[in-house]
Amino acid sequence: MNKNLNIVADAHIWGVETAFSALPGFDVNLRIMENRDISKTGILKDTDILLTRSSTKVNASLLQGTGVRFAGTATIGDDHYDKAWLDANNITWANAAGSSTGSVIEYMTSVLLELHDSALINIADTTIGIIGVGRIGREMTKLCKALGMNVLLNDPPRARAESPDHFCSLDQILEQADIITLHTPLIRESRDCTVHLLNKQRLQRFRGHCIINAARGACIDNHALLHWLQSNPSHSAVLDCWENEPCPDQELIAHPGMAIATPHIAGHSLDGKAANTQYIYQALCHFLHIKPVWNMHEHLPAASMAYSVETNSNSWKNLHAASRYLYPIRNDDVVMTSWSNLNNSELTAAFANYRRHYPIRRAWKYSPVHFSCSDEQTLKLAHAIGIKVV
Ligand SMILES: NC(=O)c1ccc[n+]([C@@H]2O[C@H](COP(=O)([O-])OP(=O)(O)OC[C@H]3O[C@@H](n4cnc5c(N)ncnc54)[C@H](O)[C@@H]3O)[C@@H](O)[C@H]2O)c1
Ligand SMILES: O=C(O)[C@H](O)[C@H](O)COP(=O)(O)O
Repeated sequence: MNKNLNIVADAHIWGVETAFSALPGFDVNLRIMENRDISKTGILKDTDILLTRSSTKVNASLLQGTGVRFAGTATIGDDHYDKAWLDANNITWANAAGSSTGSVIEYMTSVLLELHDSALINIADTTIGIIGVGRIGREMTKLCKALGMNVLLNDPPRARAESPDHFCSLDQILEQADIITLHTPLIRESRDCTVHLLNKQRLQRFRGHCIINAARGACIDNHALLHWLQSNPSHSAVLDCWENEPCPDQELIAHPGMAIATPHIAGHSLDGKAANTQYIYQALCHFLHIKPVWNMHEHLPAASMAYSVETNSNSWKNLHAASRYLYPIRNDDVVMTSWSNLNNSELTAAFANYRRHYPIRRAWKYSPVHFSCSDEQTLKLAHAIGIKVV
């Protein structure tokens, strides 16, 4: 006989209904809700399973006195989960670590090619400091090396657990890197705290000229970042993650040094969001001791026809043209920059709304590219950075 299972799930989990409405061996009562409603008093009283994205803070005040036995977030970052409290209260929790790494790397590839095209960096002459060398940071390292960049790595937890030989101190990065990119989790306490990892003092010591943050907004003191941009016209920043999302500092959005501004969508390729769901689905099946049957690939569109790039003798221009087709990052930047005159409530709504109705962006492996001439350097680099060349 089937057991009853009450699930509450955030409406913005991709494919939520197809994934969670039927689970072998259970009579599922799936309630799909806006995240603001999940936090209302009494909603989770008889709930067994809670599935969220990042907007729901999962902690004692949400779960105390409820029946929730499993809480899962269909996101990589899990700083909105009070994991110590969940562990202490025997509530199993899961995140979707690793699911949208590819989407973030495609975002970062577009960023680098866009910065190069606007002459803000010269990729092959650039030293990049990667702070946080986990799943995403490792893939970033491969990408940057493939592009011919000089790479410096900073990851104190890894340096302690492995060997310090492959890692630099944060001070070395501040002194030696031209650009810095952050890929750490948001850690609020412990010696590895990343809240305001880049603060006023560290920004003042940074000798390079560009800072990228697609990790979590609060890893950089955004007020100090604005001052840093104001202090020198050659300083620039690329932000996907902002302090006080979904209502970031308008002056920061509008500052001319803001080279690319996007509303926390680095992980939001269609395939990234589908993989978020797949990972959390697998974790739930593991918790329930059932065999997974839902497969995201049965619900994703087919790969597109090949896109033709008219090539010339400049490999970087060719790659940039391909990346602009694969992910036109400037579209996101133009939209976000247009919000700089909105009042706070309009900005909050615009930020949330754009993410909810984000245009479809496929993983690059499903969007083949044909280059009109067979320039060896273009093809070699294209392969190396994950473009599916046909
Ligand atoms: N913008 C987006 O859409 C998006 C999408 C996915 C993930 N993210 C963010 O990216 C973060 C990283 O993801 P991941 O999968 O690579 O995580 P991960 O856990 O695999 O890697 C994080 C790395 O950071 C290191 N680290 C911890 N504290 C540090 C410190 N103080 N200084 C330097 N390094 C430190 C860890 O040792 C680890 O190697 C996530 O936690 C999430 O917040 C953002
Ligand atoms: O950590 C992640 O997976 C991403 O930052 C993710 O995009 C955040 O989740 P969301 O705000 O889309 O729910």
